[in-house]
Amino acid sequence: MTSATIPGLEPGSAPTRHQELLEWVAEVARLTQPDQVVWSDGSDEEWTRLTDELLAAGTITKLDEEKQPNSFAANSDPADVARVESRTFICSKREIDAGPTNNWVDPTEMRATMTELYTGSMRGRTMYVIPFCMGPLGADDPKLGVEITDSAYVVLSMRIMTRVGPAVLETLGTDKFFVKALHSLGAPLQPGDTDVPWPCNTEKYITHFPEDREIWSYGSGYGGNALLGKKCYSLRIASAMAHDEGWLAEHMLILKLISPEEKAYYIAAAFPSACGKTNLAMIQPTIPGWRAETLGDDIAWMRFGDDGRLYAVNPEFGFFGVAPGTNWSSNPNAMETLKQGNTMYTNVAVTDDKDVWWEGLEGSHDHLIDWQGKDWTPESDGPAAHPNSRYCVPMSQCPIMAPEWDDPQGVPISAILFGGRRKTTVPLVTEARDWQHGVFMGATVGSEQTAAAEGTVGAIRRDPMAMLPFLGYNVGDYLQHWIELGKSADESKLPKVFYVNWFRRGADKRFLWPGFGENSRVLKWIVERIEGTVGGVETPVGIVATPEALDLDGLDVNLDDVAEALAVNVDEWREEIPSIEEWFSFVGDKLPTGIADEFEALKQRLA
Ligand SMILES: Nc1nc2c(ncn2[C@@H]2O[C@H](COP(=O)(O)OP(=O)(O)OP(=O)(O)O)[C@@H](O)[C@H]2O)c(=O)[nH]1
Ligand SMILES: O=C([O-])CC(=O)C(=O)O
Ligand SMILES: [Mn+2]
Repeated sequence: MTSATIPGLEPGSAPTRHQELLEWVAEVARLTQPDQVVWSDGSDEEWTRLTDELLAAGTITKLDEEKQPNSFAANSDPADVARVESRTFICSKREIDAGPTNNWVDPTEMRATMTELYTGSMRGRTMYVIPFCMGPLGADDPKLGVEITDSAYVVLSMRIMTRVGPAVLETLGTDKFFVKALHSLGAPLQPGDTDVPWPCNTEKYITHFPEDREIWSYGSGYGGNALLGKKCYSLRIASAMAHDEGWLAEHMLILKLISPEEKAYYIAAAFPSACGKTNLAMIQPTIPGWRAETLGDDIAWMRFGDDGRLYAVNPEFGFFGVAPGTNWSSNPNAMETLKQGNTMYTNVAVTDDKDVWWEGLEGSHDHLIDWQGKDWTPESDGPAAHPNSRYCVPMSQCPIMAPEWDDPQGVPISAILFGGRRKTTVPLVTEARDWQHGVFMGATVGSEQTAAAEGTVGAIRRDPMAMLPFLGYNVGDYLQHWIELGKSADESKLPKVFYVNWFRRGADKRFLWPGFGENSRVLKWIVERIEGTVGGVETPVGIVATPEALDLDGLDVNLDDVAEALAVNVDEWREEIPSIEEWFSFVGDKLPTGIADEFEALKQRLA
């Protein structure tokens, strides 16, 4: 088929006159050779058409209309269940600009390799063109993108996760800049082939060209690998933009905490994947009089406002949340959000009456269809839902969205939290002495690996600012960028920085801190530190809360456990030193001197 004969490519048939966009679409169609080109408009008609197609293909199951209105459950290929960090590349022109934490291939070489893979890769399929915007369309400088994909599941998910529809094309006009985001499942169909429910390729590439602000993804249909507005654009490409332009693109939730005096505090928090951002973003405080609202659960873009304060915007439009562990007691607001429907679940279990279930959800079932489409009973080996099973749901359905969540101005951040999953060593909450010390804390976050990416679950790795898998450039330059932003700011207006750990365990392996809604007690201490109304104890690692300073009223917990959760054990911290040393030598020459100074000071305090 020549490009002239690909339906949807006829001159004048596209809904835009943006020349560069039209040329790129034609070029990709010539390369990938789809059966047709379809421009996505994000309409309800499109949703129905594509969900009907995926139902017929066996990719998704329609859930019960009463229990899960307008909602579907997809099962992925068993080998396409998470982000693939080993197949993720930052193809900057110079290797040094990708840095030691990223896979790098020369961009010319990578383009050649992938061009070959893309040749004919959409045969037998429809090529969809999805114009989208990260963050409010009404922003001064709206962050536009266009994803080309041969996956209908991606089209449906992008409609939930990003702002799509005719207004995006209108904003693009005839010549506005946009990020080119190309995605192919890498599963062409020859005439007569029967399709599989979840097409993908065993060979995968999640590639970024930061200087060109371009994304090329191949071989995976899953989440962060395929919904290119999310990690690829809003973190990897945006972090490179932010470095050049003086702002921050971070793996952070945005939370609004309201005190009994009706004073609002905006808090941003960075935890690695599957370490509690969504849960904290939707927290239901357990302390009387305190309320929380949410603005985002995964990504924050932050820049200084005219008043010198740091303002955060959430670029996303939906939640792509971890299902296991989500339930009416751990996260009632997520459950309420899902109850409204319009949800695409992936790799959860389905009940006989077409409801969803996952490990940790209320209720038990004698029989389920598991995440691989197989019969499951409580006697079966393995979980019914994949540990990284997810729900994809519109943010607007969350009952506690802050009214200002869609405001292009963003919200002024009072505190930044860093955290990870640590069984030992790291106290429940520690305040940094100042910005640079806070950057040091962020730079040394360690966390046990989770199921959100391939690798050994449980192994501790350093994950600076929870951005290890999401940096679009050299980690040393990134840390320097954090230091410099602090230096350029009025210190009194900078957010205070805290290091939290909800995951510390006792000798008997039990969590020492109840977590979830009870984390509001920690947030209260943080707010009181901001106001200067509560004490803390100076330790070698920072200012740590004491059991007396935490509001533990009405909390049914053993005080010894709380003390243990807050303890700074100097021996444990001394054991951290070689591991931080190793991490910093891995970061290499670009490690900022400010960070090295903080490390020296810590070692002396521990000596
Ligand atoms: N023990 C304990 N577990 C928690 C807490 N908060 C969250 N979790 C668990 O951590 C897991 C992941 O939490 P999420 O909030 O979905 O993680 P996330 O950081 O949003 O993850 P990504 O979407 O992958 O970026 C779930 O299984 C939760 O039940 C807590 O305070 N204590
Ligand atoms: O990107 C994904 O697939 C999900 C996510 O939020 C993460 O892994 O941090
Ligand atoms: Mn995430």
